[in-house]
Amino acid sequence: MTAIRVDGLRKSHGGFEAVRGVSFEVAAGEIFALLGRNGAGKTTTVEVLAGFQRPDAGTVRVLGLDPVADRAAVRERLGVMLQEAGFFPDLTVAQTVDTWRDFTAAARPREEALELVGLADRARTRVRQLSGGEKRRLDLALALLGRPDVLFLDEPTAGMDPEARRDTWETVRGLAGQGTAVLLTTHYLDEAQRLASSMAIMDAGEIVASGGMAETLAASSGRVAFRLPPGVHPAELPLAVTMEGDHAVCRAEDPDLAAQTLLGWAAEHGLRLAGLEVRTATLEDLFLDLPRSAR
Ligand SMILES: Nc1ncnc2c1ncn2[C@@H]1O[C@H](COP(=O)(O)OP(=O)(O)OP(=O)(O)O)[C@@H](O)[C@H]1O
Repeated sequence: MTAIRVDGLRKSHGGFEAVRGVSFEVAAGEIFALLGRNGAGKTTTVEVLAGFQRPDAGTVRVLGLDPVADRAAVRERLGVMLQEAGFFPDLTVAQTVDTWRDFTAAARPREEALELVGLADRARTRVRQLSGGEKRRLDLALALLGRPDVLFLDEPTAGMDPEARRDTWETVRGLAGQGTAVLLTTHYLDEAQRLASSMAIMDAGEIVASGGMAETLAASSGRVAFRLPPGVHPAELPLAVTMEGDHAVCRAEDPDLAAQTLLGWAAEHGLRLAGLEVRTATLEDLFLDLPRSAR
């Protein structure tokens, strides 16, 4: 079932067109990463989907509904975690959740919501005393209160330590496993790669790459890196490389095969490829393969 559908979306701020004809779909239970450098138009897209802004052109549907015209119906089934949360600093964590519960239909119990984000032991702490990462977790707890069918997460793990990030990923995976459609924007490419099953990369308001995460990465060049043996010129190698410091880097669709070729050549010449690293493509490689303007 399609949970989110964006078709030819355009949105300007004043005279500036931030989103220029964007289309994508997210199915129920899918985690979809919307990626791109600062100012690419991700937040604008999410804000239109959340009904905060009206599209200038194109269609957006959340659970088959128009986020502006059917605002109340969409809101009941939507959880939103934006980049900046508007908390009251003097309320405790528990009071903050309780206040939101009052406005949320069929809200989760407070303990359950705090447990889900690992904040159960912070219930009596005042919001202003929370760390940046803990505030993000509180924000996630509020987004999850209404057991949403669709969840928008804008930079959900910004400021979190590695353990909190992993816990948050687990929480998000668990929700997707129960059928929640998740639209994630993040600058952490490792996060997108681990969490999302599909993605789109935006640049200057347009989608410049998109597809299933595994398929897209499998179709992208992997990488073989090693320290260039002393006295060897890169042009002597059997495959083209670029130099990154003292490391020669070879980009190849089949990095295992490239490594075999390079190792065979090294053996023939009685050389060792020190620090050899072979890996399939990561999202970061995919970004680096995009035109420089799109990074
Ligand atoms: N209310 C606004 N008024 C004017 N310009 C805006 C407004 N909101 C966003 N913009 C501009 O639109 C462009 C897209 O912004 P947007 O916040 O959607 O990008 P983003 O991809 O989410 O970036 P980031 O990764 O920094 O969050 C930017 O150039 C931004 O300056």
